[in-house]
Amino acid sequence: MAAADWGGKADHLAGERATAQFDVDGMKVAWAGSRHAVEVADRMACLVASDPVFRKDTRTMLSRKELFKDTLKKAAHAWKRTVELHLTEEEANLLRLYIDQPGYVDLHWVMFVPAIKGQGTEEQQKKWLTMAYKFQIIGTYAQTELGHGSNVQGLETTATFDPSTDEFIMHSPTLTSSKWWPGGLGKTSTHAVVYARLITEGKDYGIHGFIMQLRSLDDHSPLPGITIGDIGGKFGSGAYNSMDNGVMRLDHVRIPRDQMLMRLAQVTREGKYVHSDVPKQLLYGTMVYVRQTIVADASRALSRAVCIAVRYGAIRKQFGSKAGGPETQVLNYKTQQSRLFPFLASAYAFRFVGQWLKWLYTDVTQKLESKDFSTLPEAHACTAGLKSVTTSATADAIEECQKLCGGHGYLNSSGLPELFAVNLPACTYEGDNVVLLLQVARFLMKTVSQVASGKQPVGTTAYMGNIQHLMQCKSVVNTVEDWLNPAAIKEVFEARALRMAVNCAQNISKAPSQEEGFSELSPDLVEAAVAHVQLIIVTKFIEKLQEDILGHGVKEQLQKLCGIYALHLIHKHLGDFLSTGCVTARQGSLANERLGKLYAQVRPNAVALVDAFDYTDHYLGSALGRYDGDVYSALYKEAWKDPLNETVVPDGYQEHLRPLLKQQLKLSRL
Ligand SMILES: CCCCCCCCCCCCCCCCCCC/C=C/C(=O)SCCNC(=O)CCNC(=O)[C@H](O)C(C)(C)COP(=O)(O)OP(=O)(O)OC[C@H]1O[C@@H](n2cnc3c(N)ncnc32)[C@H](O)[C@@H]1OP(=O)(O)O
Ligand SMILES: Cc1cc2nc3c(=O)[nH]c(=O)nc-3n(C[C@H](O)[C@H](O)[C@H](O)COP(=O)(O)OP(=O)(O)OC[C@H]3O[C@@H](n4cnc5c(N)ncnc54)[C@H](O)[C@@H]3O)c2cc1C
Repeated sequence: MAAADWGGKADHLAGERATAQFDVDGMKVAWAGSRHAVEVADRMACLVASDPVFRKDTRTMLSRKELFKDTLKKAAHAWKRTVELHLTEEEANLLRLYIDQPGYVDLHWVMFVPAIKGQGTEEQQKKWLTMAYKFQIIGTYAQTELGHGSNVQGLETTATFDPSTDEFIMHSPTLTSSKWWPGGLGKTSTHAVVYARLITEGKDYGIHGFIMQLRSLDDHSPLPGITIGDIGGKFGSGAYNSMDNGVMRLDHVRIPRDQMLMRLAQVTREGKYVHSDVPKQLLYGTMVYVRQTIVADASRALSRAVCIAVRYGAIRKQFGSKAGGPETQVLNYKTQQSRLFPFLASAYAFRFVGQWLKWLYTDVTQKLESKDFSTLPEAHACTAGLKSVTTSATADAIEECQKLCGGHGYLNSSGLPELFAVNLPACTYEGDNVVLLLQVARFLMKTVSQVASGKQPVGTTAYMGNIQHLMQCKSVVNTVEDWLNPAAIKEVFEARALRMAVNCAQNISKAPSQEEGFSELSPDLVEAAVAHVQLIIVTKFIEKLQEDILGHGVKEQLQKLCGIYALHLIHKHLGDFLSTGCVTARQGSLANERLGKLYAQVRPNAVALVDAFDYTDHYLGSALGRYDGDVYSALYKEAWKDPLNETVVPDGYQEHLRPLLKQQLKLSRL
């Protein structure tokens, strides 16, 4: 794919590609999940790259208004192409991904539609989804308010049932109850699933979802009683500013009773509140779904940053050998490798755990349909934990990739500033990462207490059942090579995670109350949750390697990357491993030695390993990450696109610069 995009020009990275010790096409299949996935992704990426409407090279230079209009244009054109080409859902999804511009369609497809699917009755789904699927209405997910985001139970918007008219009265009683943040709400959405406190017969039944029409389908003006607008500019140029995150206040707006999403609970014609036999946590089901998709987004964002930094690192040269030999490619510096290759390994690790999480989510959904709710807590813990760990690591890594690219990484034309700005909020939206890790910790504390009372844990906590061994085992690693053994790696990660969780549980039990103990121990609980989530990622990577992986040398490269992922975590969190007694200081330094050897083995494959992500130059959007490595010409060309370069003498010269210079000249002559 990328080779086609490159169009036969000189390949400055050809030497790098020639040193690869594996079949890049085979790796593309391992990355994408199947040959079919590679083929569909290629087709959609080409479709986007070859369509002038989807150009994005001057996006960071547009004003907010221009950017927003450009987003509307792209979204409408994407829909037109979707219909004209009869794209499948899989193809349409990829089309949106490669367009690579946040917009209202994200909320419509990823939150509005799933919220109705998950919380609406069959009748409601039939009515609303029929319109949503045809884009006759545009929806968003209006949960967060000015005063509350993390604490969903603290939302203040009210939905009071009026039996005299069979309607709900939707109202924002305070300034802090204004809806604040929903994407697409500001200027685009015609409808929303609005979360509000349900009040009937004088009683507050807590948060429920309601479908509301917000704007006229004739002229797009807000309906009576609704004040609505955009919340203002956000971090970075271009980036998330293409999205109209909105504010909304409701002044006693009436909606029919049947617009309450009634799968989980109903209000009868008389105003009686009736709860279904499904757990009330299903109200949070849309968030579980989206958190799962965000893990895949994180691996994609991280792999883009790594692709840019690796290719550029192979082109960029600084300093020569003392003997006056050729200058060194910065990628050959060991410090560069030890900073960058863990990100390369993490990109693959997150990709594979994301594929597994998608499977887990599908499995849980099927169980829910047959009224088996037993796996819901684990699904919540896994999606919350993996969303948190992968997005935090990704945001940090993109920032570091900017530094790895030196000064040029700081230019918009490197693609990194926008990538960072678009992915940074993933640490906050769909649940602040710390808040979510505390949810994981809560699940772990419950599991520890169940294990203590003799219950055998299952799924991702099954290892906790091996408590006798894991609480006292010592790693058998004795040589650098021993760290190549997946069983030895898994054992220390399991022991670390379990011991950290058990320590927390023991310390909580010493507190006056469970609640006080949990609050006091929360920093430790967050670390225990991270240890558990990292164990899941390492385990899923190891399990991936047990699958049939085709292609010359592909499995061997993945084994090295898996080793790097696990060992860099041991190096980074050595304090945890030492303090819980899982490894000794000597074993820690053997792990680091092994890591250095793995970096050296990956080095000749680095460019091919990022080629396997199969990104077009259009999608990558980076002068530094171009497939052909022609970095300097690209940087030079990009600079001239800047509006400042439209004139040789800048605007403002006559008013501000000329008088200043003249004045100073006059003074100096006095
Ligand atoms: C054909 C055409 C196709 C076209 C295709 C186009 C495709 C377009 C592609 C787009 C790609 C782009 C994708 C990017 C999209 C990203 C957009 C993001 C926009 C952002 C949206 C948002 O941010 S929405 C708002 C999100 N808000 C939050 O996440 C809030 C976080 N807070 C909470 O979740 C909760 O309040 C809480 C969990 C922190 C606490 O809740 P609460 O106080 O009620 O709970 P407790 O702690 O007391 O727990 C009670 C009990 O419930 C359990 N629990 C909690 N949450 C869940 C859950 N989610 N699921 C299951 N169980 C849960 C908890 O563990 C407790 O259990 P116990 O057993 O009692 O312990
Ligand atoms: C780009 C973007 C898009 C968004 N899109 C939408 C959308 O479409 N629809 C929607 O409804 N919402 C949306 N949101 C809102 C988002 O879901 C919330 O911002 C998010 O859930 C975090 O909540 P908060 O802002 O209230 O943070 P807060 O909870 O106020 O967090 C502030 C700080 O307090 C800490 N904190 C909070 N609670 C605890 C605790 N219990 N223990 C320890 N520390 C705690 C946090 O870690 C954080 O450091 C969006 C947000 C962003 C940034």
